[in-house]
Amino acid sequence: MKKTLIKHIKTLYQVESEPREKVAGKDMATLPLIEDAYLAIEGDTIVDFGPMTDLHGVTNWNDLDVIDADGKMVLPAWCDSHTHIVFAKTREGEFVDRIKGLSYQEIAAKGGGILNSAKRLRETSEEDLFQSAMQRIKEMVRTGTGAIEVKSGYGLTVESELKMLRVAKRLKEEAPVAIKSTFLGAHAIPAEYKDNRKGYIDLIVNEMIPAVADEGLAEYIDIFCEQGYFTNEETDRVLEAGAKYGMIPKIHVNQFSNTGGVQTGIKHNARTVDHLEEMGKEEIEALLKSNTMPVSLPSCSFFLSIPYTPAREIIDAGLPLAIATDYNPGSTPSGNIPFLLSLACIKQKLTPEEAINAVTLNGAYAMGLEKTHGSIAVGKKANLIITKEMDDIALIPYAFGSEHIDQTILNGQIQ
Ligand SMILES: N=CN[C@@H](CCC(=O)O)C(=O)O
Ligand SMILES: [Zn+2]
Repeated sequence: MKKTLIKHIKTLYQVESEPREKVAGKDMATLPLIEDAYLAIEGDTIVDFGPMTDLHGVTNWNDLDVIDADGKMVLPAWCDSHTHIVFAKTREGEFVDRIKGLSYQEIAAKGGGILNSAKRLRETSEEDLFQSAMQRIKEMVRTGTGAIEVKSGYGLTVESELKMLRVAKRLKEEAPVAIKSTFLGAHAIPAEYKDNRKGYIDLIVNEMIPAVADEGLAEYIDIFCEQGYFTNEETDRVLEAGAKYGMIPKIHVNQFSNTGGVQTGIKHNARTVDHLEEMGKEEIEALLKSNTMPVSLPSCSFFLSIPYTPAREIIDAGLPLAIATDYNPGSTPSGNIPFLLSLACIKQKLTPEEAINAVTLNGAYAMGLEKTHGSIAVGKKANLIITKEMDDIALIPYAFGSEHIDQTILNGQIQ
C-alpha cells in the first residue's frame, strides 16, 4: 500500500484525538493544532500525526513518499455541503439583467431563473452534463475542496431529475472527491404545471421519489420553501414522502422571506436548514432545541446583493454553523471556498478559525460525512490541503482572490 509522510508542517490544523461530530458556539473560535508536525498516510487513510519530535516510528523509508511542508500549513480539505454543480448552461444574461435593475424574483417571473436552467438541462445529454460537472469539480479541487453535496432540481420531470441524479452517481464513482446526492425535485413549479401545483407535488410524491429511491440515487431530499416557490404545507408533504424512502431532509429556507420554514425543517428533523438570510430570534431559539445544522451561503448573498445570514448571532447563541458555496448558475456561479472564507470574515464577522470550522468539520456534518471527513484524525480519509508558505492562517481570508493552496491531497493522492 502506498505510504506518504508529510513532515515539517509549520502548523497542522483541525486535529482530533477524540471524535467530534460538529463544533458549536464558543468552541468554533478554536482550531486544535500542532506546531512543527508530521502526518502519515497509508493508502487513502490518515494513520498517524503528531509533533516532529515524536517522529521516530519510521524504520523503513523505502516505498515512502516524503513531502516536506516546511513553512506550510496543512488542513483537512474543505467540505462543501450545498451545491447545484450539475447544470447545462451558465446564466450570464440574467447577471446583466440584474445589473440593469431586475431582481432575482423578477427574472424568475419572466421564465428565467430555475426554469431557464430546467429548459437547458432537458436539452442536454447525460454525458455532457457529466463532463461539465467534472470540470467544475476539478476547479473546486484546485482551491482545496474534497467533499461535495450535489443537488438535482434543474430537471423538474421524472426523466430529467433521474438524469441529473445519475450524473451525480457517476461523479461519485469517478471523481476524486466524496459526493453526497440530494433530490430537489421541488426546486420550482415547472411551466407545464403553472396552473396545477398540486399536480406537480403529486408527481414528486407518487412518481419521482419512488423512482429516485428505486435506483438508490439520493441520500437527502430538499425543497425550496419560499414565497413564490413551495409553501410550508407542500414542504411537509414532500419531506414526509421522502422520509418514507429513507431520504433525510435538507431544505432551502428563509432566503428572501421568513415564512416559518426553519421551524418546518426542524419539525422534520432536517439535517440542515440552508440560506437563512432572513431570520430572527425565534428561528435561533428553535434551532437551539434541535440537531439541525444552520448553513450559510455567503457567496449567494454577495452575488445577489441580498442580506448575509446573521452568522455572528447564530454562533454567539451557542449554535454550530456550516458555510457552503451554493455553486449554481443563477445565484452563485462559483465554488471557491477561500473566497467564502473572506466573505464570512469580512461580511459576517467570523474569525478565520470560526470560518474554517464552518467549512471543515461542520461542513462534513452538514452532509453526513463527519465520521470520515472534515478533520485530521487517525482513520479518517487523507483529504488534505497543503497551503503555500505563510506565517498565519488568517492570510487565507485576508488576501482574498490570491491562490493560497499549494496542493490538494484526496484519498492519499496528490491532485
Ligand atoms: N434558491 C434556490 N436555489 C438556488 C438557486 C438556483 C438558481 O437560481 O438556479 C440557490 O440555492 O440559490
Ligand atoms: Zn441552493
